[in-house]
Amino acid sequence: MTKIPVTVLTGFLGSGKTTLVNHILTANHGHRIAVIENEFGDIPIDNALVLGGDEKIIEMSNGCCLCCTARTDLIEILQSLLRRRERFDRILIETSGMADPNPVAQTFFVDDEVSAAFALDAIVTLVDARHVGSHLEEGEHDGVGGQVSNQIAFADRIVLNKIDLVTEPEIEELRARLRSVNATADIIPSSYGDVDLDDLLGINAFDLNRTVAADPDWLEDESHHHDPTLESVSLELGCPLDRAAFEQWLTALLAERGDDLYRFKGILAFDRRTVLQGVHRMYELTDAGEWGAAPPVSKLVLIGRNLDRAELTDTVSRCHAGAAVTSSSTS
Ligand SMILES: Nc1nc2c(ncn2[C@@H]2O[C@H](COP(=O)(O)OP(=O)(O)OP(=O)(O)O)[C@@H](O)[C@H]2O)c(=O)[nH]1
Repeated sequence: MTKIPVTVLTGFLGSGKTTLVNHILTANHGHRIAVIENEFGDIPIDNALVLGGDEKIIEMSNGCCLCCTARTDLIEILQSLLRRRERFDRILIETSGMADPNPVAQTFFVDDEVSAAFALDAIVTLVDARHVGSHLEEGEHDGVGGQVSNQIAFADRIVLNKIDLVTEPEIEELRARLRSVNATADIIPSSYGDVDLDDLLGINAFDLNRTVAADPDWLEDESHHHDPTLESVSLELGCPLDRAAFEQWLTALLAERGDDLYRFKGILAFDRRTVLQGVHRMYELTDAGEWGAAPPVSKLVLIGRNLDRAELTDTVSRCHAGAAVTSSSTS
């Protein structure tokens, strides 16, 4: 029986993975792709942001990142997909921005049932051209720098995304920098994940021999590269928000704490349903239509360092008098 090809899509927080997945799910390429999604933070925002079609299957595995919530969860999802294998012909796993791609990739070699049915086609790493430089400078090993560097080092293909936010000379500089971390992977420049899918899917680029030659303990290595100081704070507000007050709150927060805020996103209950997306000091609000019959609820996740949950809860709740704010955090 032909093995089902699997692409592992990785990349740091906000690098553009979901944007690329949406491009893949909506492009007219003739492939039927099952997507396995995972995100960091305990309110599943991406679930609502990924565009799906009837023939696609989306599985969620929430909580921490896929690399540490375990291989058993991933194996169970893969087994359930096997029972529906006539519905798709390849699999794409989007790891969380906090994930180390290696434990995910190892799954396709260490579990007999999985390795008999699936073949790892490639590890594809997205890189945020606007922020990767400062991320790489941060901390070694367990810091953000080590995490980003690890994702780049193990890539079979690198998508240098968000090139619309940098200049040509900066792109050349970034290429050289990526080359110094990974000498062999092809680097594909992109804006909003608009890449030729033939460059990403069915490329047969993962080579176990090469990986093990570079890292002899790769198959046994259970260490994860995580920055333990990054945490996630989730807020849920049960009343409509005032947009002007919210933007004022956010602008002030980013001016003061933008370096520490690696990622924030949410679904906001303004007059209309609105999606918030942000990375460091950049954010965008996108209209997502009427609320419909469901009562309006705002959900916001912030991922960063030194986040004062009580203060965030207190200040954002002032964006609407009487809003009931609840919050929780994970690290
Ligand atoms: N300017 C610009 N923005 C982009 C590009 N690609 C994605 N974005 C924006 O960057 C933000 C993050 O994009 P996502 O696709 O959600 O990133 P992600 O890697 O899935 O993020 P995580 O959920 O943190 O893992 C969104 O606001 C996107 O619209 C790009 O090429 N250029």
